Amino acid sequence: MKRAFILLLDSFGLGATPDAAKYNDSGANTFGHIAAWAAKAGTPMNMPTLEKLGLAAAAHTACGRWADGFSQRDGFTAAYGAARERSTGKDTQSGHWEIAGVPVEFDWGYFPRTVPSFPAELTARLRELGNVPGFLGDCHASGTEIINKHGDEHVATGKPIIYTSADSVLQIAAHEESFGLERLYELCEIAFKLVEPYNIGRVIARPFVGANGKYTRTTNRHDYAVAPPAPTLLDHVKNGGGEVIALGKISDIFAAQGVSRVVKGADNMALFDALLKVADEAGDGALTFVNFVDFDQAFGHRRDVAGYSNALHEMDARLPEFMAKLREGDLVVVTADHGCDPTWTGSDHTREHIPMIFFGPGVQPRALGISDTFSDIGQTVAHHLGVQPLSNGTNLL
Ligand SMILES: O=P(O)(O)O[C@H]1O[C@H](CO)[C@@H](O)[C@H]1O
Ligand SMILES: [Mn+2]
Ligand SMILES: [Mn+2]
Repeated sequence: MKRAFILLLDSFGLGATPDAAKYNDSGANTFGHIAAWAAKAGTPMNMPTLEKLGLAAAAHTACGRWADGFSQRDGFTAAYGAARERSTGKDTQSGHWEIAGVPVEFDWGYFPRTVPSFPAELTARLRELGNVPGFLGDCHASGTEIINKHGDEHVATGKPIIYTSADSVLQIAAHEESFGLERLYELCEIAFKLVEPYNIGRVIARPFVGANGKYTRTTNRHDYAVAPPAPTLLDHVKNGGGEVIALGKISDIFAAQGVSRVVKGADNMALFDALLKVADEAGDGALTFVNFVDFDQAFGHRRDVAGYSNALHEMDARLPEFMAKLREGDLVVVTADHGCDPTWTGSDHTREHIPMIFFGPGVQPRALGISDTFSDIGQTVAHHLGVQPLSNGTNLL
């Protein structure tokens, strides 16, 4: 019996890649800077499970220095290493698709850092087709800040808040009650069609609630994403007869292509509970792919170092529950899709190495070094499950 699990810690980078300067990210280090912050605060990080697997050693491989508070130098229980991205984007879709064997060789479209950021003809058309009185925002912004800045005016006028980031994305925020959730989704569907000529990867609905200058986002986020340009690991597994179980936002990221079953969870720990259940149920040939989004959405973009550190500790503390459920023939990889250094300027992702930590009953612990594409992960999983090889990547085990 063969099964595979990809546990993706969204944005958990291990240090800047050689091409990071192009992204103004030289020196960024999500893990390293969180560990340094914790040590300086007098509460060094302590993640015994991930450390034992080889996380700190993988980070050392990636950035050439040991993260503060981590002392294990040998005796690891996983095959560990790091990987650099071939795709030009440091966004979630590029990272996930490349892991699944499809690096993004074309350039995504991006909206400029001007105000307004969106082309006038695009917003005019969206206003008309969406039947709204206009828009607020129309700039690069942090999603949690912009709803508090414009929330009152949005509720008063019914004008949705539109914004973007360094990702190829158009986001629309609107009040769940005063504007209406279904109406927001409909507006996003219209926008998704309209952004096609601009080569935009995603339109994201960002519903929120609250009143009088105090607004918070709800869990009803919905992504409208373009499909991967070629078959991915998910398609290979599904076509080979294995079940592809997508937890969290995985199905959205792949536009549901190659997905057999979708399991949602409100936050990292709810997703972890779902993962434990799936680990009991998944059958021979199954691929379980989970995205733990809080690292990125709730802490990385928010530049919340303490929150990111807590989330990592929570994950580390619960990993043994998952490991206890592994069977002969199971392969697990812990990885990420890009960085989002919470000590960095701005609120965007950072161009970094990602971890590749392979473990399971049949995995020989060893150092894997640095891969020059995330696709080595997908190819290794494809090889393990015995499905058709991917067009990119090398089997590492
Ligand atoms: O600031 P928020 O709305 O969380 O936006 C973040 O979430 C989007 C999708 O991951 C990215 O474009 C990023 O900027
Ligand atoms: Mn991501
Ligand atoms: Mn993000």
